[in-house]
Amino acid sequence: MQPGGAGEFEAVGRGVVEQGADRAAQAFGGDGGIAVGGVRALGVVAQAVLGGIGRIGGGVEHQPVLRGHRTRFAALAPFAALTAVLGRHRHRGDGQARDQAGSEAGPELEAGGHGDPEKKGCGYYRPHRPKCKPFSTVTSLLCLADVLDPAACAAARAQFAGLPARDGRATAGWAARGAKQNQQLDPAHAGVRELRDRLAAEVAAHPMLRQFARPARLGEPLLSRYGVGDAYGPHVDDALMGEPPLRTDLAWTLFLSEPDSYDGGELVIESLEGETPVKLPAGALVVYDCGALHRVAPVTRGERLACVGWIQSRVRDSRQRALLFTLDQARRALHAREGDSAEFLQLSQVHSQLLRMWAEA
Ligand SMILES: O=C(O)CCC(=O)C(=O)O
Ligand SMILES: [Fe+2]
Repeated sequence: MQPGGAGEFEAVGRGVVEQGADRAAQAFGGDGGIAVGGVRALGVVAQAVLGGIGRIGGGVEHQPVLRGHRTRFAALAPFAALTAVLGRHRHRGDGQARDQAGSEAGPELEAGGHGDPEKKGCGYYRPHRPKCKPFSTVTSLLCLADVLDPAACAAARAQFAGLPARDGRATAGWAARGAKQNQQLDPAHAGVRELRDRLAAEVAAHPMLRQFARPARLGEPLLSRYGVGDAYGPHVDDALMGEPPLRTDLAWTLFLSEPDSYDGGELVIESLEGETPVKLPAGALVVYDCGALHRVAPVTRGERLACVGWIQSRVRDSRQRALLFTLDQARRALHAREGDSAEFLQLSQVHSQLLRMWAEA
């Protein structure tokens, strides 16, 4: 992300936004609004337009490749207005409150999610796609705000510092090797395996990740460190990893470093719509289609610690997965509003039949 770049998110859900986003805001250090890598991300009240309260912070922006320049999307006034009314957003880093969307670097966030409000991890957010219908949730990229809480992140970082690392090229496929420059913790060390498995268990248990990714198997994640000058150039991940081979349908990155502690280091994901640089608060995770070309931008200050992993999904096709997710979100929203209505039962029937058609057991 470059200073002044703008990203925007749209609201996609209701139901448990309050829960998910409140947790998210806690994870982000309070009131949600933060400055991330030079891009200011407002705390947002997704329920503003949907009838509830929620807010979430993060740093993702969207940059269409085809146009060859960064596109700044028009801000959504209702979000800004509500944010201002509630006086909730603030920006870590510069301490400057922004109460007006549409100002020079005022990206909007979306928050959403449905599920059991008693459970952790029901909120998510993703970049706004200007050409999509409002509130469409058909997406191949999802950000989860509250995978690790701040104390667990701090503990992971402290543990990280004392563990042995080695050249990251050792775990890259032959083609990606030339593009990769980072350090990875050595899984031969028991402490590394313990940390890795603990983080993997948190990711695997996250309810929204399960709804979105429908994991059949998770691979062993890598713990990576990018110091100044480190980067991972454009690459595709191996389609099959390990033995027995894991089919890498989805990839995820769990951010462990706070975004204001380093410059650069965005995970930049390409899709048909363009490039999406992702730099999230510590404890937040992005999960994306593994078929996407992606890279990690050079770190120019500080240190970026992350845990990255891969998922074999029960639903191999990302479009089918995205449709199932959208349908599932819609029926949960309907159920939250109306209970067991006839329409809820119809949607549930379609959802379960599609799952039967598309899922591998
Ligand atoms: O660190 C990241 O966010 C992603 C790294 C990556 O693309 C990889 O390890 O294959
Ligand atoms: Fe990768």
